Amino acid sequence: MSELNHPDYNEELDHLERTKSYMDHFINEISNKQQHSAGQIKEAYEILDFLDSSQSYITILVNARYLDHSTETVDKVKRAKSSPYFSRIDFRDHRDEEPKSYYIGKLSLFKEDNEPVIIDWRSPIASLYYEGRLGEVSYKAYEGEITGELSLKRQYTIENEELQDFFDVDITTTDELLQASLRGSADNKLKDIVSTIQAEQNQVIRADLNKPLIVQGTAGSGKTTIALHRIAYLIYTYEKSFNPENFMIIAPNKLFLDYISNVLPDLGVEEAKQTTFTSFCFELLEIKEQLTLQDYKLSTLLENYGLTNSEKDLIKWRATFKGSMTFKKLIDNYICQIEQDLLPKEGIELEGYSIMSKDEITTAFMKDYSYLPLFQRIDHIKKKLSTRAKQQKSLIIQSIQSEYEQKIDQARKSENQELGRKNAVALMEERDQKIARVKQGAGKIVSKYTKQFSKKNYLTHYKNLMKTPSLLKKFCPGNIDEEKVNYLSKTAKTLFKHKQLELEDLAPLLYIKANLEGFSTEIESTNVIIDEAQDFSLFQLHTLKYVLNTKNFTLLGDLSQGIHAYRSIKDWETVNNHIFDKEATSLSLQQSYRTTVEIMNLANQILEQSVNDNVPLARPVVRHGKKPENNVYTQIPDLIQDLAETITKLQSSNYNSIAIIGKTMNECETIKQNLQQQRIDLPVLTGSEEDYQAGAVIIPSYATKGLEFDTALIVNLEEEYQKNELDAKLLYVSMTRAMHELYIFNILGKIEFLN
Ligand SMILES: Nc1ncnc2c1ncn2[C@@H]1O[C@H](COP(=O)(O)OP(=O)(O)OP(=O)(O)O)[C@@H](O)[C@H]1O
Repeated sequence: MSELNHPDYNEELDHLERTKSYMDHFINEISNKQQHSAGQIKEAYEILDFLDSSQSYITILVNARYLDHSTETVDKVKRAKSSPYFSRIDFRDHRDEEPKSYYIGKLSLFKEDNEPVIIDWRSPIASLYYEGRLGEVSYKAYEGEITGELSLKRQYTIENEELQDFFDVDITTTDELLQASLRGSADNKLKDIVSTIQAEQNQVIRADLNKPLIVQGTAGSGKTTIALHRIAYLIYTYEKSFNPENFMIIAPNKLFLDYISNVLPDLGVEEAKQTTFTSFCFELLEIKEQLTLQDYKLSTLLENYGLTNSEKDLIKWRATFKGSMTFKKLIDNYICQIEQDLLPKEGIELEGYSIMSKDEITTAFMKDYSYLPLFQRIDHIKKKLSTRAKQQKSLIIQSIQSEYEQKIDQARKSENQELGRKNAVALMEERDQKIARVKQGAGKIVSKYTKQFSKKNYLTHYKNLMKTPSLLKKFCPGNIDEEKVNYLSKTAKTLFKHKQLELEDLAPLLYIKANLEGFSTEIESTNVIIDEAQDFSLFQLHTLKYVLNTKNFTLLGDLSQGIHAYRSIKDWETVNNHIFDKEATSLSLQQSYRTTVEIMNLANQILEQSVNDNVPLARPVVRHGKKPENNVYTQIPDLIQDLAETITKLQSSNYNSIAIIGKTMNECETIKQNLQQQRIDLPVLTGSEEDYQAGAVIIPSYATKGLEFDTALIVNLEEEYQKNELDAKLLYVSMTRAMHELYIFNILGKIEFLN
């Protein structure tokens, strides 16, 4: 119910005016202080004495810092003024007599006496707005659990500094703000949802930072959105421990990164590193020029390249195996062998004197420096040996001198004086030569000795392993089929011959490099957020954790959308057990916000027919819309004509984004050509584009993952969706991209699920 005639209406109008005028006052105050600071800087420059200017420098530094910081604050307050808050809660802390009103917005603003004007949505008490029901409630504050009574939850729509409307939320009312927000149209970018975060989402945002977090969320449940809000929350809550740069968002592709790009500055987290697994690996492996990534396994499996089912099974097996913890163990065994081969066969000696014994070097290698990659251990041992050789040199020389002194003395005391003299001279020469050899040798002996340590680089080692069936067999834990080993090795040889890698090679390569060489790039990320995590393999996740040396992971994914399930994880429990030693918090998001009840019901029917993931189906937020249209044809030209008409109609409607989804890239090309004959020319997206402008596009089903469009048109001309798990998931993903309308245009019998 709209509340413009609410008894509090005038009071709310007044409150908004008071808030805005306080914001103006705050901005003015800061501007005055800034002028003062600027004056102080100017003055300090004028009296700057270049010989003794420490005081002036301090003045300049302190004031410059203040100017920087305060400009940022003023900008934030100015930006917030057009809509200073979006909700209010009235809460009586049990320790107080009276309830207090808290207005919640995108920033905190306090009066000089610490009285809150606006409370940041990330502050502990704001949790009550997202999770609390009217009545007895509690929230976690910095000082512990606070209990009390929540007597009001009110939502506001404030635009351009004007109060448009407000609603009170109680147990029975629907969330008006949420409904209004979901009715909106999808432009090409994700938006922030701070005013409508739901209770289950709030729990994900505020989940304990010190434990890894795994979130299973159905399509459209807000995983991507919530992941970004979680970063904003963590930066706010742990501002002393983290900067935005310490966060890394790993997304499925570049198009997706563009899709989330708008919301990052709104949430103040644009400095977080945004990358894909492939880009991150290429950055650390430094192999851009030498090798290219070949990743068309899914399309190979989908498109009809004349492969038999058993050939397709082998391709799937290869991907599964290379992403498995068994393969990780195989690599571990191989690294152990490299380590053993590097162990010294003997100690290092100079002129018969020991510089370092074999045991001592082995201990340094296997124990003292065991925390370092193998080649870095060698470098440390080399340094240690050089220092030792330098120290020993003078001791050895001294000991040679005293040894020969005695010998020479004895020679001189010989009865045969002539012979004695000759012997003494010979001994002196021998001594001098020995000393010269020690002096010379001490410089060279270390590099000569360390030459025995072969430092073949990580790529050479990996290629060697993959190309040699006997090595694969030797290091594989448990039994592995001879035929499969040969197949693995044969495919690797073909790839390497063409200077190519496949996606599944990246984790082992990164892992081997981390163990042998380490990285030249400094890794700042201590918190990792992986979206679409269901597409990762255990080995990929393990490698990320190993390389980044942190357990601060937030994984968000949906097993029902696991279109790469042949190569990736099958359930979250295994991830928790293998990667996080069972320490992870597991949360689930079931409510879906993107699409209408009608579209979600149809999408759920597809899953029910073929997917058995034990994942609960999505529950759409109650928002009704047009029933999905299933248009079936027997002739392609008839289909294309109707499709063209629908696209034209949608383009002239209010919808910003329209996706024409083909199952595969080949199908997309066919759709494009057919539409061109109808004088509709649309771009085909692959997922690797750096940006997507709103409008109509043709896109293959697997590249739509994570994205959303106002309307989705699923088109089947030649390809089929058969009743198998992969096709069901592809169809499910495609259907759930639509926010408002879904159309299916298919040739009779091409979509078995709809027969
Ligand atoms: N609490 C909310 N209030 C308003 N809109 C929401 C809320 N939660 C999610 N949405 C909207 O729902 C849509 C889906 O969100 P998002 O893309 O983050 O979901 P997802 O779980 O990552 O989806 P998928 O797995 O299907 O890609 C977005 O338009 C987002 O703005």
